[in-house]
Parts: sequence; C-alpha cells; structure tokens
Amino acid sequence: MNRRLPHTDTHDHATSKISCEGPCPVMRACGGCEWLNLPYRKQLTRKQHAMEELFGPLIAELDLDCSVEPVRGMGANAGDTGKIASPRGFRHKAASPFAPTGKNHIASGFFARGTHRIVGVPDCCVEAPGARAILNSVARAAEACHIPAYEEDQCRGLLRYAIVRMGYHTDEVMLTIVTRERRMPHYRQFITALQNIDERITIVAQNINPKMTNAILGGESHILAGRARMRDRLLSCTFEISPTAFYQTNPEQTEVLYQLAIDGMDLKPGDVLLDAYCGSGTIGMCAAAEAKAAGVDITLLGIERNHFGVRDAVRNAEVNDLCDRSRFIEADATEYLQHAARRGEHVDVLALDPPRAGSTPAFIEAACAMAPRRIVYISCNPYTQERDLRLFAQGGYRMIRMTPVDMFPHTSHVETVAVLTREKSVKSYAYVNISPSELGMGGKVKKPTYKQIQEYVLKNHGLKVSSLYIANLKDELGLDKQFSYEEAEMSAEKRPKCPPEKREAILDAFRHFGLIGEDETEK
Ligand SMILES: C[S@@+](CC[C@H](N)C(=O)[O-])C[C@H]1O[C@@H](n2cnc3c(N)ncnc32)[C@H](O)[C@@H]1O
Repeated sequence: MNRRLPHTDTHDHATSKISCEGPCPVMRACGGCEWLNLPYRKQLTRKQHAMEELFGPLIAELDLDCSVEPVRGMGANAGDTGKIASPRGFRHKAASPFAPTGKNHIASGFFARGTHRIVGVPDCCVEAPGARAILNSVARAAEACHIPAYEEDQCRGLLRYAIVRMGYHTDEVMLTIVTRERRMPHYRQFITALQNIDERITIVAQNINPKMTNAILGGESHILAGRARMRDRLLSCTFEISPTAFYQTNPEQTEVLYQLAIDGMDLKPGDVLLDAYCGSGTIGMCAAAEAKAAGVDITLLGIERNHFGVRDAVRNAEVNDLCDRSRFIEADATEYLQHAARRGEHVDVLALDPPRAGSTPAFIEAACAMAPRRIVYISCNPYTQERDLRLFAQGGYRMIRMTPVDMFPHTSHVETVAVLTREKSVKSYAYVNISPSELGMGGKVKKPTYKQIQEYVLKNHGLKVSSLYIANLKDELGLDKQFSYEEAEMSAEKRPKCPPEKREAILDAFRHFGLIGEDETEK
C-alpha cells in the first residue's frame, strides 16, 4: 500500500482546528455531546443517581442483597474525590455524511440535529486523534476525483458516508466508504487517493447502501484495498474486525466492561459458557482466554445473527488459539435458545449483551429453563435491562451485582453489567415451546401454534402472553399431553402465575381455535 503522511485539509471551514481543551464550537448544532460543558465528576454523579433511581426499586422489591456500585468512569482518578480530567479522544469509530455544496465542493461533518443539513467539523475532541481529519480528507479526495456526493432528499449522487475505525492497542486504521451503488467513476484514482490520506490506513472497504434510509450501512460490502480485516487487541486477545461487524467504540472502557463481566462469570473447569448476541465473539473469547491462562478450560458457544460478526468470531478463535473448544453460530438468539432449551442443552454460564431494545421474554424464558449457574447481562440500555431483569427474577435468578460503566462520556448514556445467580430453591422444569411441526418445519399442523395463540391474544386483547402461560393453561385443561407440571415435579406455588386478564384472553383464543367449546370457561 502507498504510504504518505497525513494530508493538511485546506478547505476554509476546516482550517481552524478545534482545541480539545476549550469549548466545542459545534456542540449546539451537532448535539452529540449534550453534557460536554458539565464537569466530568458531575456527569458521573448524575449517571450514578439515574442508575440508583432505576434499579433501586427493583433491588428493594426483590429484597436483593446488593446495591448499585459506583459508576466506573474514565481516567485513573475517576473513583476518587477531586477534579477528574474531562475524557477526550475515546471514540475509536467515527463517521461522516457527505453532501454536495456548490460547484464541486463536498461537505463533511455531522448532520445537524434532526436534519440532513451538514455541519462542518474540522476536528472532534471525543474522537480518536486523526479520525476526523481522515473523514474530511475523504471529501477532498472525492472532489479531486469527481465522485459526486449523495443528495439525501433527492436520492441521487454516489458518496454517502465514510466510517473510520482507529486501532486502540494497534496503529491500524480501517476506512469504509458507503456509496449508493457499486460502480464509481475514476475508481482507481479514488482508491489511491483514499489510501494516501493517512499512512496508518491498512484497509479501504466499500459498503453499498442504495436505500432511502437513515441507516448508514447497506447489506453489501467488499474490500477495495488492503487486508480483509483490521487488527486490534482487547485484554489478552487479538481481534480481527470486518468493516461492518459490531465492535465497541470506546476500547478503554470496553476493557473495564468486559473485565466486570468476566469476574461476574466465575468460570470453573469444564464450564460451558454461552455468549449470546456475541458480535465478533469478543466477550466470550476474552473470558475463555483469561480462564485458560489460569489453567481453567471451558467450552465457549457464541450466538450472533450478523453473518460477518460470526465469520470474524470463527477467525478470532483461531487467532487466539481457542478454536478447539469454541463454536460460533449464526442465528437469532431467541430462536437458538428456544431450540437449545427444548433439546435440553446444558449451559453453566450465560452471558448476554443484546442491542438497545434488550432481550425478549421468549429468550429469558428459555434461558431460565436451561438453568445456568450464573447469568451476566451486559447492557447498553439499562431501561430495557431493568425490564428484562424482572423476568429473570420471575424465572428464579437473583441479581448479586450491578455496576454501571461510563462508555460514552459527555452524554447521558450508561452501560451496565448485572450478575445473576440461580436461586437454590428453584427446581428445574421441563421447557415447553413451539414444536418443529408447529413451526411448519415438518409434519402437518393440526392445532394452533403457540405463536398463533400469542398473535391472536395480542391482536384481540392487546396483551403479550408467554408460551409458559399457554402451556400452563393447556396442562390445566388437559389439552396438551406433551408437558405436565406434575411430571416436571413443579409444585403449584412454583408454577408461573398467569394474571386473570391474560388467562381470560388465552381461554378466548382456545375457544377461537376450537380447542375448547363456547361454554367451557373453566374445567
Ligand atoms: C451490543 S452488541 C454486542 C456485541 C458484542 N457482545 C460486543 O461486545 O462486541 C449486540 C449484538 O447483538 C447482535 N444481535 C442483535 N439482535 C440479535 C438477535 N436477535 N440475535 C442474535 N444477535 C443479535 C448484533 O448484531 C450485535 O452484534
């Protein structure tokens, strides 16, 4: 690859460098760092209070023997009193949209809050040094090569975004351009210009997004120059990352987050660790590597629905010499867990790190039925996590640790790590869910599926009902011979209690599907 020192951006709007020590001149327009003017200690105090307010009632209601631990902030002094330096340069992934402005000029920067108007940003103090300069230089390279920028409102033009990922423990940089279509004029000249932006660029990739959407990435990607993946390290592992696979943006705090998760797993020799929503397999592999270094061999299973994430995870297992005892599966986490629970698969420790929407009731139900000794729930949205923790509690899990981590200084976002253990008094029970024939995967469907019953109840009563509630009622009415609480040795007190309105709604669905007669309300 050609090597040249970084460009100097010569455009008017880009010549005045933002001092990362002073106030940010585009803070109001950009809206990305709403707390930038608040001293860092105050930010941490606010986050701590918000988490105590959120999880306090849950801890009190369930009479849990834990409290919200002090938020792990950035910087060595984050836990002490006194002034804490305001974190800078911690975002190792940055993106810029592009738009044409005037004759052969391309604007780069951020979309002004709630609009498609681009605010020029010569430098950004929360991004890793050099990241913004690379993004702005992509616009200059496109101008030089006559690559038209995309017009959001008209859906025409070519160059939509650029995304840059800067290594944390390595000096590698991956640059991905997002275009409306694959074909580009002056293709070779443009790739060379991109490679020449910064000597650290080891990969130039192209992602194609033809859709009129606010999502940055489209479904198709390929490498234009350099290697297929960039390398970085987290804790004791090396990771190879594809252009579109998920990889955390704040690596310094990711190590704090992962270490808390690993400590919470308390892995023992021979354990099976299931890492759900595993991305490129980073949490599970860091845990397996740390255990291995301590002479504790475990088996690791990762579940992820992003094809590229799974491909990277398989490759990363090889890179970290963990492939004999690890497997990564491309699947929807809920569907996988339901099948695994039905097959009676064994898991000792479950780690889950779902997206902001949180996990699903069906995932949690199946997870509880599999009865792992520990569950470590890492969350980027504590509000959906709190909702899910209530379901885990109903399934017999007690939270023993709750630690917030500040992954996104200058914003109100907090990530959290919850460690749960299984209550000793909870007996295992048989897991019932949609059978393969009910899913239309074989055999003739004669009865309504659990899913059909759930959909009917949601549509006609506006209620979400779990398959365990349906199974419970089927068992009570003698409608299902596949499952019996008696056989599962589950006493009446331990069975899930279906609220009366849900019970009526399920009975209505049974009537609708002809499972019980019109006048059969109770048996
Ligand atoms: C917050 S990220 C965590 C990734 C990884 N644990 C890490 O720390 O890098 C959430 C991941 O869940 C994946 N995901 C989202 N929905 C999913 C689903 N229904 N089933 C499986 N994976 C899913 C996303 O592709 C993403 O990789």
